[in-house]
Amino acid sequence: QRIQSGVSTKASFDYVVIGGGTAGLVVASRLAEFASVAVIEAGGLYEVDNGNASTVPYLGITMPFLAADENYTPNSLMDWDLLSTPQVAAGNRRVHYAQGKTLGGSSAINSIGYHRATKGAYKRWADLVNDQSYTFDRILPYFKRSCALTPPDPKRRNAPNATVKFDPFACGNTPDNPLQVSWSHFVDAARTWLALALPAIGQPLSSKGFNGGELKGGAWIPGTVDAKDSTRSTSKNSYLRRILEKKKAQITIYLHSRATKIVFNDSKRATGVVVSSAQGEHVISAKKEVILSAGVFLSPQLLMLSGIGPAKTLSDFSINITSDLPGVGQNLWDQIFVGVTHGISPPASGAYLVSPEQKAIALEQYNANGTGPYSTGTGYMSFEKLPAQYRTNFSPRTATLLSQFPADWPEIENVPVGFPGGAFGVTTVGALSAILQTPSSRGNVTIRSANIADAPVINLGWLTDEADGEILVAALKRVREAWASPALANITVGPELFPGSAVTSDAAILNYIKNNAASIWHASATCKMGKAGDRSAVVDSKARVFGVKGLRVVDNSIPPFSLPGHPQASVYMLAEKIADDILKGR
Ligand SMILES: Cc1cc2nc3c(=O)[nH]c(=O)nc-3n(C[C@H](O)[C@H](O)[C@H](O)COP(=O)(O)OP(=O)(O)OC[C@H]3O[C@@H](n4cnc5c(N)ncnc54)[C@H](O)[C@@H]3O)c2cc1C
Repeated sequence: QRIQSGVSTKASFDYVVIGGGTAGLVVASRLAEFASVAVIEAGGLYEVDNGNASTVPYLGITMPFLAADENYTPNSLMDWDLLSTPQVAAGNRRVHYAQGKTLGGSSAINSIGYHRATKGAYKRWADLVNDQSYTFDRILPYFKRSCALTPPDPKRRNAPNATVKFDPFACGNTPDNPLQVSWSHFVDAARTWLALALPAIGQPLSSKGFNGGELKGGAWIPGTVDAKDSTRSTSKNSYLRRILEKKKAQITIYLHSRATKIVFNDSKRATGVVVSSAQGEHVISAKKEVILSAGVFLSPQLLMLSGIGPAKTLSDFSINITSDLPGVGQNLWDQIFVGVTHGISPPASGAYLVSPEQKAIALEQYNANGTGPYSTGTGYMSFEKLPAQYRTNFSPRTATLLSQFPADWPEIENVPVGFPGGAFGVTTVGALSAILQTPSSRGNVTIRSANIADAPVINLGWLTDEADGEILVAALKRVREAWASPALANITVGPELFPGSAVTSDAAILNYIKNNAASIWHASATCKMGKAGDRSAVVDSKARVFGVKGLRVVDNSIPPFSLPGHPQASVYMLAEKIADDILKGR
């Protein structure tokens, strides 16, 4: 009875956590060892609402509702169905931006890649928020505390061309380390071939992987996957499961329950949350604190609906102002990517899952020992700063913007993947992508009305800063250099598929980028952390919301920027760190 559907009566807890997602369940689980905790989650159970797709790694990366196209196939039980405004500098496209709506949040729909950002990036974070406890050496214990790492098992992995170099001490590995981190037991031939192109153009294999504060060169990275049976590890089946096993833990999960407003008393202390569910509207009271973990788009929305945000926006919708914070919903950083594709001869994982017979064999392998194509998860990634010959066309302003990033912050991430290529008349479509790590464009999130049922207005701001286009044009040319390397000569079939050989001038490449850039779902920093007195900041370095008491925001909306690489490891770390602050009375 610790997991309920809906809220049928008012109730009171020490802490109320809004959003049972990636960060929310970390904070809730840690607090529930010492205090009573309620979690308010709008979604349900992914095992019920998403079949095997949130459990079996390969199915997770092929879910149709992840598509960015405006005309995607929705799954409204799992996703918030958020659409951006038309992106004026990116082909006027409205982008569907998937976000998990389920217990476990986006950890139940993401692509499971696990790694950390750079020492320089965390040092920049520490400096911006005036708190040196964010430097890599000091956050490392929180990273380690969150995860247990199982080394790759060469027998089950059976991928001699995808050799893993890693730090065996990257995680804590005690029974107290909930999140399972390990490597896929299947790597398709397409990826192993494509990955060869990156060392061939001067991006060597990293000697220890990407969990030690460096992002340089390439690595076969681990993912949030349980090595025992190759099932996805989420905040729900790691952190929450672990705390629910402890009889004494005081935790109540309200599913299918949406927080509609945070309630404050006369001294601006958060005292509870209004929750709407099929059983009507009830207030869940917080004796100590409310923790908002609704994610990068929905946390700023709920703050604004609760009277915390830019005064003008609040008064436009007749919302009483509790704290005038102009930064709420601003400063949205997003990474975008473009790919260059060719037909290639080696097969991708999907090629083993076409006929019923193939599927039956694959199912048997997966069920027997977590191997075979269904266990395909994370792959190869590679980071670099663009070499000198690709920088000659940068405007002085772009060069200056790039020089302001820390020295170890990469500019581009390259990712090789393959898909079955039947539609293009080739065995496999091979894609080498370039993901922009240093975006200068900024978007924002605001409200459409004072009603939470109206989705927030999300402007991703893609390519509104010309520097981003310039860098991506160079990055696309660099990817073409990789395609032209001898490493791929024997597997490439036919001419370039996209953008295609006619797209050669900088203007044509930029036009292609504007019409085809996609998101990798790393939007961040819409309730950014900052120093006291910084009017653009929303929370201090302990995640406490400025101008009120008893309210913190803990999720991927609070880092001051989008960290280089993929964020989930840092979201787990951050939630561990703030939970520790709360428990230590900070
Ligand atoms: C498709 C996809 C692929 C990704 N791939 C990777 C990857 O491979 N590697 C990586 O490092 N990162 C990846 N990411 C990013 C990473 O998963 C996210 O940054 C991270 O999970 C965000 O955690 P969060 O706690 O901020 O939000 P979430 O985990 O999204 O949690 C927010 C929770 O709040 C709930 N909620 C919202 N509003 C309300 C409300 N009013 N009332 C009640 N509940 C509410 C939501 O339902 C959700 O459960 C990916 C993300 C996506 C979407």
